Amino acid sequence: MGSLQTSTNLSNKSCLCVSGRGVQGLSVVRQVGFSWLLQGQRKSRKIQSLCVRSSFSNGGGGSAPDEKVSEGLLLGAERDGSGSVVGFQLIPHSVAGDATMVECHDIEADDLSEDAEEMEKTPIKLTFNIIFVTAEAAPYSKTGGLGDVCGSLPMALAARGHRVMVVSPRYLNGGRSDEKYANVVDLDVRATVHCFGSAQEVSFYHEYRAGVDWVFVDHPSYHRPGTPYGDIYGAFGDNQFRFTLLCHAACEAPLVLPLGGFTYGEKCLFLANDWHAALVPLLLAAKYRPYGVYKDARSIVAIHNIAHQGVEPAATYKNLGLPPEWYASLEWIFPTWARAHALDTGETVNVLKGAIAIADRILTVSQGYSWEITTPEGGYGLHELLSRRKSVLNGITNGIDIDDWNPLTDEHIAAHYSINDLDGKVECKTALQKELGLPIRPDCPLIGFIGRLDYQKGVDIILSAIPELMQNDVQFVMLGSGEKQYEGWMRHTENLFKDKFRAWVGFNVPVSHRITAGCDIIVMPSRFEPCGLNQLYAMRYGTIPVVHSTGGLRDTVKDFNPYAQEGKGEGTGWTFSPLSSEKLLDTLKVAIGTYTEYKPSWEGLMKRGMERDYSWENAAIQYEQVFDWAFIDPPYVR
Ligand SMILES: Nc1ncnc2c1ncn2[C@@H]1O[C@H](COP(=O)(O)OP(=O)(O)O[C@H]2O[C@H](CO)[C@@H](O)[C@H](O)[C@H]2O)[C@@H](O)[C@H]1O
Repeated sequence: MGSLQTSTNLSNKSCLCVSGRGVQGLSVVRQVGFSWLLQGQRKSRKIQSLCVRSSFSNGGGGSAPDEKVSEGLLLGAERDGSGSVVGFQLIPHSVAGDATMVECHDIEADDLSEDAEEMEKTPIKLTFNIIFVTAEAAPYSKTGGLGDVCGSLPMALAARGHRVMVVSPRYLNGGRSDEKYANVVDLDVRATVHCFGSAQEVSFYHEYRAGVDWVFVDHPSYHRPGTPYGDIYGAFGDNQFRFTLLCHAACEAPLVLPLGGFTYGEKCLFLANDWHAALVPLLLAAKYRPYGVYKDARSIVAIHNIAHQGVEPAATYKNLGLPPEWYASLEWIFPTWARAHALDTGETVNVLKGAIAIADRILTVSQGYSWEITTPEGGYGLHELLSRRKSVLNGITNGIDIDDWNPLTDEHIAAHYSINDLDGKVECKTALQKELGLPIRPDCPLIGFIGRLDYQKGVDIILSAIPELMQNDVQFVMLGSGEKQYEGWMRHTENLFKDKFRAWVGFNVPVSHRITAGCDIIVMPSRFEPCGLNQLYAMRYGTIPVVHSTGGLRDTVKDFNPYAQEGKGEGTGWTFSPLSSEKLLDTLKVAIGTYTEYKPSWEGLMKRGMERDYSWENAAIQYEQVFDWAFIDPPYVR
């Protein structure tokens, strides 16, 4: 697996070599992006004269040393109503011969060498048309970390000059959450999707916010009570249908939606998040490219959680809208031991597997997890396939929305504070104790947990540790929803330890902010954690994470060492391994001891966590590197 370089200059140099003869190896240039690139540095006459050498003509973005400049692509100038150049568009060679479409001026040799020198010195950045496809995007829809990431990473990329569209369903459940779509408008564009033996009409809604085109696919199957995935009776039985629709619609969106007057067009990069969007790379390769559409697009599958793969009976393959000959890409046969009964042949289709096999690149949300999924323990059956595609697999640690999660401005918390003035944190703690009906005791260590109540999050480990933990002078608050057995256990435990334990069963974002701010310790005994966001939120709020040493938790929490840095200490929390309630208890006891007896050390822990950079900026730069790589190579499946 290649390691990521975070230097944009370096990455640009490696993928884009500019000379007086043109731009070599250029894969795709977004209109506005290229004008930004040249902004203020080049005379318009010279801009219009740029010739681009590219191997688009032979179907890919790889450099072709022998190609002559005259055979390459041209940048056609686009003008606004007043005639000013607003951007440039690559004109394929076939069209470039048409003199009416291309402005190509004579350039003197001196001008060129002057230009070449100038451009060699100038950091050059490619910008892309990026289409996020996701089942959830905060604030419109969120059941977990996927919503957070797809709600904030697009804005970070847009701020860096990319044109970004996020495509997700327009969920309406008749409740207050419908208000989140209050500002979206019907684009009055319809598309017909052929799948599940029928022709389904979807429509598109849109909001332009924070530089991003938020596009919502509308269909009656997205309008029902519950969460995006299910209701009180469990997961919806037609989720395969609902997300198949989403993927088809997302592939149409760049072609048919005139956003801001222009469609995104075919030369775009699809970022398909998790299994719900995993059909996208397959549709590009199987449905569009054979007809010459999306020849120059690329796809990346982003894995936020490999435990969910979109596996359904093999008989459903015909419903997906893929040609029959593509069946093998999705085919997935369960081992004998995992079959339900004697007549079960174990034959299924697995859309995430298909995407991993077909996408141009694969991303996970931390480097640790990108390794873990190539192991039998972490790959959930896909480790061999992922190992085979290791050369295009990378991990990029998630950032967080630092405006939404900012203890200095957070609208949900009782008092504001910062690294320079921590007083407000104690107020947040006492306010939380009051809100939850716990004894108001600023000195008592307050431990929190926020998350889905399921196997991944290690709720059973907490459950086993609680009786002994409650023997100590601590308070514990849990916010979560999920498996009924754990919800019941939380309520029962609250009854047993009325002065020490509080259960908040449900999903409540403001409460999650108040717990993050009010607690001293956040505990995350996750079995696996692709990245994990709560430990990042916690550290930003001066709340110390105690986490199982796995995936993104291991990557982001640095163990406390009081003796390092000439006694000043280092580290931002505690990691523990192996995963057991005993080990969790031992580690919590060390943390509690540090909290009660070593106040300066505790403050050091808090401040080191708070001063770290959690913004999306770093991650966005690394995403750009991966986008560059995606376009350097020809499409994996042509
Ligand atoms: N009851 C509740 N009330 C309010 N808010 C709640 C809540 N339960 C959870 N949340 C919130 O949902 C988010 C959960 O994010 P995580 O990253 O911890 O986990 P998740 O497993 O959903 O995400 C997957 O995708 C993300 C994003 O890539 C990875 O970080 C992660 O490891 C992977 O499992 C956090 O913002 C958390 O505060």
